[in-house]
Amino acid sequence: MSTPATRQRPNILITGTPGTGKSTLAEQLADKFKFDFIEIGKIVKDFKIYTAYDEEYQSHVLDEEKLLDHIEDRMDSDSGGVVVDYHGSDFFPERWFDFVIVLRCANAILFDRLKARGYNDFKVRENVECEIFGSLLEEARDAYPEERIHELRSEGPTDLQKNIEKITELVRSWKQ
Ligand SMILES: Nc1ncnc2c1ncn2[C@@H]1O[C@H](COP(=O)(O)OP(=O)(O)O)[C@@H](O)[C@H]1O
Repeated sequence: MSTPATRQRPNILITGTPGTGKSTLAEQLADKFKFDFIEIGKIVKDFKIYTAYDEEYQSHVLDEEKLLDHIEDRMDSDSGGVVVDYHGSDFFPERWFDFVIVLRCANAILFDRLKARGYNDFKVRENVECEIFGSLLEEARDAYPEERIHELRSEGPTDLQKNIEKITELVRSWKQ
């Protein structure tokens, strides 16, 4: 079983409302640090790790237990060095993550990104409301110690660069 005390490299969770830029950031971080990138949404689809399809949300309902079983060996490895991207955080074991990055985005920008993705009106509204209420930040705060959580703005290219720099600094100074 791996914990922050036993890990050789940090594990990073990138969370936030769909459309805030998680996979964009996670992919670049994994590339820069030569970490493994675990894109939960893709794994769920590729390995059919869901219980049903929700017509209204136009998305699959995640089978959380099955997903945890699927990634457990990698996440519990003391080599660490994993970037995980998911719009949820509280069902993962707390010990798995050294940094929990919560991306935030202005409503109008998020609205445009989700529309461009072809989401229906219901799904756009649900997600924009989720962002307005700060639901993913609250979820992270309920599940992880405050010092592991970093709330970062993700609205434009400058933010992306700043966020990469900020996380690079966190990774560099980890355990020092
Ligand atoms: N910092 C950013 N500045 C501008 N556009 C961004 C930024 N981050 C993400 N995007 C764009 O927003 C959209 C959603 O990003 P994505 O990474 O797929 O979000 P998520 O993984 O959170 O659903 C994509 O079109 C992406 O190119």
